[in-house]
Amino acid sequence: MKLMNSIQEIQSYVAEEKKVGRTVGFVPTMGYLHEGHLSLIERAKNESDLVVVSIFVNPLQFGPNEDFDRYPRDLDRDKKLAEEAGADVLFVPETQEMYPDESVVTVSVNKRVDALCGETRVGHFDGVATVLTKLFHIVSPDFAYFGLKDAQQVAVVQGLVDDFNFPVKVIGCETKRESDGLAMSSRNVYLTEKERKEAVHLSQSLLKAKKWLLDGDSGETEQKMINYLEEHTSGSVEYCKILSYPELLPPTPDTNKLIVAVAVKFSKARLIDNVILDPILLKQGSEEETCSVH
Ligand SMILES: Nc1ncnc2c1ncn2[C@@H]1O[C@H](COP(=O)(O)OP(=O)(O)OP(=O)(O)O)[C@@H](O)[C@H]1O
Ligand SMILES: CC(C)(CO)[C@@H](O)C(=O)[O-]
Ligand code: BAL
Repeated sequence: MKLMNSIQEIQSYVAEEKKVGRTVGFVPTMGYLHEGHLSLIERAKNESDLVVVSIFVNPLQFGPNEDFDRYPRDLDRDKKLAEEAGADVLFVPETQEMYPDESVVTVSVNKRVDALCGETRVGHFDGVATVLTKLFHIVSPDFAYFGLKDAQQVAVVQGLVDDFNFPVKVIGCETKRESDGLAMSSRNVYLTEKERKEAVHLSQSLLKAKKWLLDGDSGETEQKMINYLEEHTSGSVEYCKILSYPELLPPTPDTNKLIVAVAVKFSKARLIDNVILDPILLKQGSEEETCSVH
C-alpha cells in the first residue's frame, strides 16, 4: 500500500492507473478505522482494480462546540488495518494541503438537509459536500463507498453527485454492528462503561419501532421511541424520526421506503443509528427483508 499526503502526487498516480484502464474504488473516512470501515474497503476491493482510502478529519463539517479537537486518531493502526483490508493507496492530507486558504470556496447543499442531522448539526452537510467535492476531483473514483449508518449522508451525497454530474457511482453499504447490535462507530470509544451498556438500546429502539409501526402511526411510534430511550439510557434524545428515504420528507401512503432514525447524545459521544424499511413488506411481516438491524 502506498501512503500519499500530496494532492498532486495522488492525482498523477490515479491518472496513470486510469490511462491503463484500471477502475478506482474510493472509501473516504475520518480514520480510527473499525470493521465498518474495513467492510467498505473489502467491498471496494471486490469491485474495482485500485482501492483508494482517505483519512481526513474535515474541520469544515464540525460545529464550533463539536468534537473536532478530540476526534480519535491512530494513524499507525489505521495504516495496518487499511492495508490488510485491501487498500492500494492511503491518502492522508494535512489540513493545510486540503485548505491552504482560510477563505475556501464552500459547497452549500439544500437538498435532504432539513431533517435529522442536517437540522441539528447546522452546516454539517455543507462541510461534507465541500470536502467530498474536493476528494472526488482529487481521486476521480468510478465507485465511492459510504456506510448506511450515516444514511442521510448517503442521500445528500447522492443528491450532490446527481445534481453536479460527478461521474461516480455512490454505493451505500450495510451497517456493521457489535454482537449486541450497537452500530460500530469511531465515537463509541468515548462511551463510559455504563453508557456502552445503555447504547444497545439505540438499535433495540429501531427493532421496537418496527413493531409499533404495525400498530400505530409514525407520530405515535416516534413518541414511543423517545419514551423508550429516555427510560433506558442516560443520554439525551436528539431525535427519533420516521421519514421517507432518501427524500427525508414526512411519509405519505405512497412512500415506498421509510427510514427510522435516532440520535442520542451521551456525555462525550453523540451516536446515531437507523433502519430502512419497506412499508409494504412491513405490513406483510417479512422480518428479514424489512430490517437490517440484526
Ligand atoms: N458501522 C458501520 N458500518 C458500515 N459503515 C460505517 C460504519 N460506521 C461508519 N461507516 C462509514 O465509514 C465511512 C467513514 O465514516 P467515519 O470515519 O466518520 O466513521 P464513523 O465510525 O461513522 O465515525 P463517527 O463516530 O465519527 O460517526 C462513512 O461512509 C461511514 O458511514
Ligand atoms: C464522508 C466523510 C469522510 C467526509 O468527511 C465523513 O463525513 C465520514 O467519515 O462519514
Ligand atoms: N460519519 C459522520 C461524520 C461526522 O460525524 O462528522
